[in-house]
Amino acid sequence: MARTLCRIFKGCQSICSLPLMKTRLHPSASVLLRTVCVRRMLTLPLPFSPKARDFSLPNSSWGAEMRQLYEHYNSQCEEEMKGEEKQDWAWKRLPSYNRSLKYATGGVYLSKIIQSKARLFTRNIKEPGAAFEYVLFVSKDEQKCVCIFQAGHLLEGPPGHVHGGAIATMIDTVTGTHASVLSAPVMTANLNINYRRPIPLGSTVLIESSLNKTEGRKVLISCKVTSTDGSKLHTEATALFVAINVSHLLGG
Ligand SMILES: CCCCCCCCCC(=O)SCCNC(=O)CCNC(=O)[C@H](O)C(C)(C)COP(=O)(O)OP(=O)(O)OC[C@H]1O[C@@H](n2cnc3c(N)ncnc32)[C@H](O)[C@@H]1OP(=O)(O)O
Repeated sequence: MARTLCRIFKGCQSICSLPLMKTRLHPSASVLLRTVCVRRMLTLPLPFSPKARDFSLPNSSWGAEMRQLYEHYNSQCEEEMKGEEKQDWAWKRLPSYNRSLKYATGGVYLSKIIQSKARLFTRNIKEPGAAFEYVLFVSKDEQKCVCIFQAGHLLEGPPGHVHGGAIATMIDTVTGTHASVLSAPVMTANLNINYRRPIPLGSTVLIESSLNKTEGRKVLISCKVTSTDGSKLHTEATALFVAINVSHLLGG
């Protein structure tokens, strides 16, 4: 990662240094060269998106169940007036950016280059609804986190059903996000999963994460995946996260 960052940085430096080149070009040729380079840069895909996009807002691929549940939790996110007293929200929606690190606890202090290189792969699929459609809400006291997840056709494992690795990805993402809300940036140290019932492709399920305990740098979380009415248990898991210093990711 450090090498990649270095390469990007050097690339940016060489582009930025164009105006300073001690070439023997005529000034107008130099301006032309810079214009061509800038135009080419604009047409080439940038190494990262210039603007963060929140992927946890409704889009056209969301089915009725996903929308209803979203409305249900989202309506509890706003402050309510009960009598004369102002009630705090019960849930908070967590925005989900493809640039994830900036929004993690402490991430705002990282350099912009590191922030913009950090991408959660579940948010890198361009076609809406094709893979991981989800939104996360965290409870006011942060003991619980709930995720509404709609599994798209690219996640097929057993015919017509969601791949176990994709389910594990979602469990890791939900419990990991929950742990980092509770703590600092974390990494998964241990993840135990019991698959109880297959999840039909295209269906919407609830992924609920609960804090078991924190012990120093360790955060222990349990998780279950159920049908939206809670009647079917699809998957159960426990996870251990360990809070890390960001230098751990840079080989420090
Ligand atoms: C907004 C952002 C949202 C992000 C959501 C997405 C989440 C996705 C998360 C991931 O997928 S992370 C990628 C998969 N995980 C890894 O690659 C982690 C690889 N492992 C490591 O880097 C290190 O082993 C680890 C950071 C987990 C721990 O190393 P440390 O050197 O920091 O800690 P140490 O080994 O001293 O252990 C600290 C404590 O944890 C305990 N521990 C560590 N690994 C354990 C383990 N596997 N099982 C049980 N206990 C474990 C260890 O015994 C000790 O307990 P005590 O404090 O009680 O002595």
